[in-house]
Amino acid sequence: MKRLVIKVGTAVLTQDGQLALERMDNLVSLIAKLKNEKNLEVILVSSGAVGAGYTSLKLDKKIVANKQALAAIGQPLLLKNYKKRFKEHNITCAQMLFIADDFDSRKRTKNAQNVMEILLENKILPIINENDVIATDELVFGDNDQLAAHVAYYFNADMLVILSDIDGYYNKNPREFSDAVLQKNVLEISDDELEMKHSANSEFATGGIVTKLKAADFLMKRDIPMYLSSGFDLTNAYDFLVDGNHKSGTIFQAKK
Ligand SMILES: Nc1ncnc2c1ncn2[C@@H]1O[C@H](COP(=O)(O)OP(=O)(O)O)[C@@H](O)[C@H]1O
Ligand SMILES: N[C@@H](CCC(=O)OP(=O)(O)O)C(=O)O
Repeated sequence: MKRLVIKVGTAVLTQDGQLALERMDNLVSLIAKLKNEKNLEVILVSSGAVGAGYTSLKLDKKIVANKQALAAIGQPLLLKNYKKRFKEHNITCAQMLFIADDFDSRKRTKNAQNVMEILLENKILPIINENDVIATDELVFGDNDQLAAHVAYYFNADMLVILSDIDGYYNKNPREFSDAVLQKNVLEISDDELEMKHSANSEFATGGIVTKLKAADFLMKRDIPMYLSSGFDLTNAYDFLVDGNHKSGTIFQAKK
C-alpha cells in the first residue's frame, strides 16, 4: 500500500460546541506515523468547518446560508489547528476544496490531479473539504463520505479509511439493537442496504451509515477497499494501518 485517503467526520472533530482538540491530536499523531514511519502518502478529507465556525459565531444552523457562512469562518480555523499540530511532526499542510461537480469536469479533475502529485511528491499533507460556500447540496446532505470516495478514486489511492463515530458496520443499527454484530469483512452491499435512506422513518437513524455504504459501494465497484473504524478510539486503526493487524473495524472489499 502506498497512498491512503483518511476521512474524519464532524462528530469526531467536535464536542459540546467546541473543536475536540484531543481527538485531533490523536488523529494527527496517527497520520504523522503513517507518513514519517511507514512512508505512506496520506490525503486527509476533514469535515468540521461548520462546527469550527460555530465556536466563533452562533448563527442558526437550520438555515443553509448560515451553515455556509459558518463553514467560511470555520475552515481557516480548522486548518490553523491542523497546521499547528502537523508542524510539530515536520509536516506541511495544504488545503484543497472541491464540490462534486468538479469531478464531472475532466479539465478540473486533471488540474487537481497535477497539483496533488506535486504536493505528495513533496511530502505535503493535502487536507480536503467540500467547498461549502457553493456546495449547497453537499452541505444539506452532509456528504463528505462520498467526497472522500471520489478523492480516493480520482487521486489513485490504494484505500479509503473512514474514521467515524461508530467503530464499524453492524448487521443492524447498534444504537437501537444491543445484539448487533460488527461485520469485519463486507464483500458486497445489497440494494436494500443502499436504499435505507429512502425510508423516511429510518432516515434519521441510518442516514449516517448509508452515506458510508454508498462510498464503499462506489469504491468496491472500482476495486478500491474501504476501512471503517472508530475516530474516537484509534486503537483498531493503529492495529490495522500501522501493524497490519485487522483486529476490528470493517473492511469493504469486493470478491475477486
Ligand atoms: N448498521 C449500522 N452500523 C453502524 N452504524 C449504524 C448502522 N445503522 C445506523 N448506524 C448509525 O450511523 C452512525 C454513523 O454515521 P454518522 O454519525 O453520520 O458518522 P460520522 O459523523 O462519523 O460521519 C452510527 O453512529 C449509528 O448511529
Ligand atoms: N463540509 C462540512 C461537513 C459535512 C459533513 O459531511 O460532515 P460529516 O457527515 O460529519 O462528515 C463541514 O466541514 O462542516
